Amino acid sequence: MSWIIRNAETLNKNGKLSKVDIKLEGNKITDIGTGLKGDGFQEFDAKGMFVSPGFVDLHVHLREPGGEHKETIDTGTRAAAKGGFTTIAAMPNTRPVPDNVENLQALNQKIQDTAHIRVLPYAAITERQVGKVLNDFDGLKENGAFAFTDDGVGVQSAGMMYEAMKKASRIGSSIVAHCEDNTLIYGGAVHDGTFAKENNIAGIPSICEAVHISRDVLLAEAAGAHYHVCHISTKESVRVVRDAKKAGINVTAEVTPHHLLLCENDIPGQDTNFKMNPPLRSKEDQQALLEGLLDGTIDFIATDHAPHTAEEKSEGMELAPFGIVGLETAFPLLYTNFVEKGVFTLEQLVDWMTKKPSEVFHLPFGSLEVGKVADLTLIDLEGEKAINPEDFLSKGKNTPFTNWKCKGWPKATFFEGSLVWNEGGKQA
Ligand SMILES: NC(=O)N[C@@H](CC(=O)O)C(=O)O
Ligand SMILES: [Zn+2]
Ligand SMILES: [Zn+2]
Repeated sequence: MSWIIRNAETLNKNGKLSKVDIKLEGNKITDIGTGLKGDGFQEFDAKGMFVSPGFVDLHVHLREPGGEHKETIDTGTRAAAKGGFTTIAAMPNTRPVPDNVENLQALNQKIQDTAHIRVLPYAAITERQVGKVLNDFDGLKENGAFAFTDDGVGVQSAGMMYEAMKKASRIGSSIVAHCEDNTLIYGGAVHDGTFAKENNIAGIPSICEAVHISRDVLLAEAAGAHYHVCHISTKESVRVVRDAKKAGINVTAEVTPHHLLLCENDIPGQDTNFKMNPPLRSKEDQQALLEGLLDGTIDFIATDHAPHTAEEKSEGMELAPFGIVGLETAFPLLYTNFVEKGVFTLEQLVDWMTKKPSEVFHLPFGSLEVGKVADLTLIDLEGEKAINPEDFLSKGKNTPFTNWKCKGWPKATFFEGSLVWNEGGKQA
């Protein structure tokens, strides 16, 4: 079906909003302008809605195969579309792990059959993600592996990481790293700081992450590889990435909305919806992450959407699994708490959720231009609504942001020219 989207508000070159019509034909944007003729087109009235390129989230746990009680490709991509996302990259800590061609092909088939938006599958770096045997990067890349990561766990051996980086570099792929040295976790469930002390819970120190990143930027330099840091969380990590970039090393980093919005002081008690890996760190760390994002040390935002069931999350702070959901709240939270307060601009936020991740991974998405794929999201920047996990399409209701009042709710999402999410949008 061909669409004409009428009177959407778009960001123009000087960062101001102005009205445009956008034509979508097949899977492409074919015209952008004012007063476009739309004979034979289905009309979508976007009056009062801001139009953004479809959001890109390169860190999502869809749980399928093996964790379908937490999320499926179907439910996770519906949640993503509702959150305004049109491209997501799926983490490989599933059962089985996409660590060989057969498993990856099976995953590709599931994605093709059940996903509502674009899903780029990560392949694992090592067999079963246990860090012992390097996977067949060539075969996996040929079968569509987006990049390589053992997310969920750090690659413990420097030698293994070096081999992985050399291999990735040779085939023009990237290493995406969960940075955690297992000898520095100390059985921690939260950050090794004031909350841990006050509640007598074992803490994960900041060095656990920063040590791994320090090691890896040197390995990346030696291997000539592109190395990307997942969910950066400490001020030391930001410093290491900043220095590595200055030294010309090909390192990039992502930060999550929750690490930008929360710190250990915000944990209201034994609420496991505030338990994630890496943990909410100190106020200083939170500030350093924002500074790192603003000065370009941190390249983009990713949610680390990590659904778990209420039952799993009810096991108490020490035993409950790490992780919180993020797809359906990322934009409204960041818009309301940073853009509306003047900390950064709408343009910056949109770039960190569209253009920047696309650029880092050479993806042809994340911009609204004639000839590009018609991935876009229409957002109500005015209407205010409180976050209610019961509204989520994700199976995971594990959010620390319940009852937070937000503006900036995505109302409709077009993926490859098709309307994949529409909340009361007016279709004339
Ligand atoms: N972030 C989390 O707290 N949990 C993730 C794993 C991960 O991202 O490391 C998960 O798979 O649940
Ligand atoms: Zn991780
Ligand atoms: Zn993750």
